[in-house]
Amino acid sequence: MPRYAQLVMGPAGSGKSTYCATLVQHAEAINRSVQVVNLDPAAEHFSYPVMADIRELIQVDDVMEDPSLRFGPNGGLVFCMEYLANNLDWLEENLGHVEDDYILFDCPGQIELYTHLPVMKQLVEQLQQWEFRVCGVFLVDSQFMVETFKFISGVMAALSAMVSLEIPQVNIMTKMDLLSPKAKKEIEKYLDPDMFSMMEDNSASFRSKKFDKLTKAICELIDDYSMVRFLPFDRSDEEGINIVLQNIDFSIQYGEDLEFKEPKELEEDSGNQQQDELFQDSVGS
Ligand SMILES: Nc1nc2c(ncn2[C@@H]2O[C@H](COP(=O)(O)OP(=O)(O)OP(=O)(O)O)[C@@H](O)[C@H]2O)c(=O)[nH]1
Ligand SMILES: [Mg+2]
Repeated sequence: MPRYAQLVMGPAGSGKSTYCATLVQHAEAINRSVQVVNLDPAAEHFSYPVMADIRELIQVDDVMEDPSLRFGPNGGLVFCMEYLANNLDWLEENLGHVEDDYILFDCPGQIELYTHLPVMKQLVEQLQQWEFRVCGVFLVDSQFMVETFKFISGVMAALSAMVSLEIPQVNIMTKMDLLSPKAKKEIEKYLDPDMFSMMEDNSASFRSKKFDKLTKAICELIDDYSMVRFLPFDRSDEEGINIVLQNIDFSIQYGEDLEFKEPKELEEDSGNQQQDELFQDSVGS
C-alpha cells in the first residue's frame, strides 16, 4: 500500500506552519488521520503535534555556534538540511511504517532549497523509495500577490520548485482572510490568470520599458508550463480547505486505490477483453 506525503514549501512567512496546523485540525474534523513532520531546524514554535522534529537531529543554533563552522542563519540552515540528507535513516526510524500514512512535511522557507540545492530533491527521491506518493504544496502570501510584477516573481519561485523537484505540485495563495473585499475581487484574476492579457493591462506598471521583451518571454514561459493556477486558502473557511485538500489528494491518488479508474478508451478495451475472457471461460467449461 502506498503512503502519502505533502511537501509544504514556500517563502519565509508564507504560512507553511499555519497551513499544516489548519490541515491537521480539518482532518480531525472529517475523521482523517494526518500527521506532521517538522523539517525546519530553525522553527521556534508550531501549534501542531509532531511525529518527528528535525531539531532532535540537528539545530541551527548549534551549527552557528560551532567555532569550526561559523555559519550565519542561512548557511546554517543549508548545513542542517544537508546533514538531514546524509542521515535519512533518522527520518526513516521516526516515520515508522503505517499503511495509508498521510504526512505533511513542514519545510523551511529558504527559497534556495527549492531552486538549485539538491537537498529537497534527495528527500523526495528517498520518500518515493519508501513508497510515498509526494505532492509539492507551494504557498505564497496573497498580501504580496496583488501587483502583477510581484505576482510574476511568486509564480517563478513556484515554477522553479516544480521544475527542480519533478513531482505534482499544487500552488496555494494563503492569508486570503486578510484581504479587503476589494482586494479579494482584484486577486481573483491572479488565481487562474491569462498572462498575456494581464501583461497588456499592466504594461504601464512594469518598471522599465527596457525589459519589455524579457517580461514577455517570462510570461510566455509561464504560460507554456500552464501551471499558473493558485487555490485560495482561508484558514477560517472549511469548504475552501476541503477543496485544497481534494486537489492535493487527487494529484497523489489518495483514496483511489480501491476503485482505480482507467482512462475511458482503455476502460472500454479492457471491458471488452474481460467479456471475451468470460465468454471463452464459459465456452471452455
Ligand atoms: N490571518 C492569517 N494569518 C496567517 C495565515 N497564515 C499564516 N498567518 C500568519 O503569518 C505568520 C507566519 O505564518 P507561519 O505559518 O509561521 O509561516 P511559515 O511559512 O511557517 O514561516 P517560516 O517557517 O518562518 O518560513 C504568522 O504570524 C501567522 O499567524 C492565514 O491564513 N491568515
Ligand atoms: Mg514555519
